[in-house]
Amino acid sequence: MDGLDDVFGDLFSSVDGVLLFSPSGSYYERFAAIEEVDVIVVGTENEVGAETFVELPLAFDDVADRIKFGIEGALEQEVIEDGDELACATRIFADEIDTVSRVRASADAHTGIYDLFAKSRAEPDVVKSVLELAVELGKKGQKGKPVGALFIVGDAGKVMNKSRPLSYNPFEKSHVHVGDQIVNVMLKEFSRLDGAFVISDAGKIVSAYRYLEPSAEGVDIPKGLGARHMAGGAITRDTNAVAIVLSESDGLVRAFKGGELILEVDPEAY
Ligand SMILES: Nc1ncnc2c1ncn2[C@@H]1O[C@H](COP(=O)(O)OP(=O)(O)OP(=O)(O)O)[C@@H](O)[C@H]1O
Ligand SMILES: [Mn+2]
Repeated sequence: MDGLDDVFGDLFSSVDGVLLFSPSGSYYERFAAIEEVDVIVVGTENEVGAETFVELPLAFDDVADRIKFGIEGALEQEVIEDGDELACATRIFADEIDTVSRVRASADAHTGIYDLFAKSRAEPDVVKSVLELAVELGKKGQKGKPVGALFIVGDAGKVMNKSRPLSYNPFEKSHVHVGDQIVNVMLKEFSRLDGAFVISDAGKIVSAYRYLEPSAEGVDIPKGLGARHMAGGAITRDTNAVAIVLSESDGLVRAFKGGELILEVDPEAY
């Protein structure tokens, strides 16, 4: 008859690697000393200074999402391979890792979230800042009311050529960047207004109030989404920009690249 060690031990026996999600320093040290297995640290920051680290763009409260995106990042960085059996250790209830999940890495499960950050024209930090801003805006709304917003990030020259102003551009002569505290306040204030924000590769706010006029041909946007999402999605096919869209009607934040929806997150989950 099996004991508990045997049954639970199956979770990590003969795995190809261990993914530690945001471990404490002492927890990581214990793993670093084990020779027979590859240890990969996954998190929003490499707090333990791990040799092999995969950065998560967001903290992902949902554990399944956290593991899925961690594995996708690890595949992307080629620190694991398609088909690898992995022990994924993460926190759910406690301040320390309390859960192990055995997962087989599958390249087919690719969502594109790492392309969004790592393979965009815009700098990864800029995409990350805008995504965080959209999530925050979705969580809080504007004075308690849900708001929608559309951010077009990267390849700004081309985006400007495929759009027109709806009103005067409050960012015309300014040199402000996403991530600046003051800008976040300004953007939230302006998000009540129509049109899109255009942001450069380096994060400069080029314009607000842009009406996008991309060709929507060949764009595959899920049914039920309206003009804001269609315009945002379509411009990413016509240009090398990514679009980050906060929906006023369902409250979700979506990201588009290459004319396709590649990420959908619920701000309430962060
Ligand atoms: N081509 C466009 N370029 C820029 N902004 C647009 C464009 N089309 C629509 N919008 C903006 O999106 C807002 C909402 O439009 P609409 O309801 O059709 O979009 P939606 O995709 O359903 O978004 P939501 O889920 O937020 O309602 C408009 O008021 C306008 O500010
Ligand atoms: Mn709508």
